[in-house]
Amino acid sequence: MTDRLTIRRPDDWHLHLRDGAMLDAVAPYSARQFARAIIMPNLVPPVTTVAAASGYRDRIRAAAGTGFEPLMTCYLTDSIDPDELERGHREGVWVAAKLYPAGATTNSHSGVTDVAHIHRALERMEKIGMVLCVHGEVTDPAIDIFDREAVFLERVLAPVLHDFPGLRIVLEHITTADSADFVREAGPNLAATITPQHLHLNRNALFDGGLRPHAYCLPVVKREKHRLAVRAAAVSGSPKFFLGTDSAPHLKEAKESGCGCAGIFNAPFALESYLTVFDEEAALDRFEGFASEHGPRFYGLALNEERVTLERADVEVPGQVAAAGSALVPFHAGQILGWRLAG
Ligand SMILES: NC(=O)N[C@@H](CC(=O)O)C(=O)O
Ligand SMILES: [Zn+2]
Ligand SMILES: [Zn+2]
Repeated sequence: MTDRLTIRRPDDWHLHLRDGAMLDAVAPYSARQFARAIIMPNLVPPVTTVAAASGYRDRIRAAAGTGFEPLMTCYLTDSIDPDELERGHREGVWVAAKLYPAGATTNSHSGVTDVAHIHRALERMEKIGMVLCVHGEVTDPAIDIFDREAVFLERVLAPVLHDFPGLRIVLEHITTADSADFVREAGPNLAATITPQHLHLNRNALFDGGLRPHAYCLPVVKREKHRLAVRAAAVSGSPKFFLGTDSAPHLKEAKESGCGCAGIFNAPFALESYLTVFDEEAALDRFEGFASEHGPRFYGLALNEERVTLERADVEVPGQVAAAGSALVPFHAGQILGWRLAG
């Protein structure tokens, strides 16, 4: 039995850090584990200009300390200016741009109402080699919430792949067998990130003895067969699948509410959580690829040279942690995980 694993320091290819006091509270958790992270731009107001992204990057660097590099993204809107996108990319501020279908998730009301509105932006991104990150759910209220990701593949993603064959796209936080298959069968310019919660939870977790707001995120967790398919993709060794926590902090009172916010705060023990899954799947030898190699290769960035060691040990996840004058409930609160990041 392997009890220690030393790998290149991982990166998080999908992370929400928020701003202000929340940023100060949560950034150190990610910096403890990851060298870099793709920072989601769904602030209020969203990060749509180079100036806003550059200022936000400074605040993240201050909150996270040295040794952590935030990789910024532009929030795409119907009126996004392709020249602004290109300038931010050329100046090294933006690594990618993020497509939120308007109304699909937290702070997505300024998102894209129809992909036709951003065709010029996508054309430019394809030309300059800027990655497109996608929240892959349709917003059509006639579509059942559990089907919104699968319908997005056919209605939106397939046409975008067809129209922009050179555009590199990351389908974020995949939750279904449909997405795992779609990504696997597409060309090398399509990849996907996978969160810890979609590896651990199926939709029963939402109703386990009562309504469970801390298991609620978007895309919502799915049936067991989908969880198993997403797990298989994660541990498959395919370079198309990589780590993206989607850690999305919302204060305890905003989660435990009559209309609870979508998002799971998994940053404190993300690596330990993922590694538990790879261990259960007898795929410890595939962990480094998923956590530290596939992401940078897809984005065209250097691999991290620093190493971290994880060791088999019981780690108790606290019921909550202090943040921004209140508290956050971490993923796995109150549970014991079998791995620890030793340093
Ligand atoms: N995943 C979530 O449930 N929430 C994210 C937004 C997102 O990634 O869709 C958030 O910003 O809170
Ligand atoms: Zn999302
Ligand atoms: Zn997210």
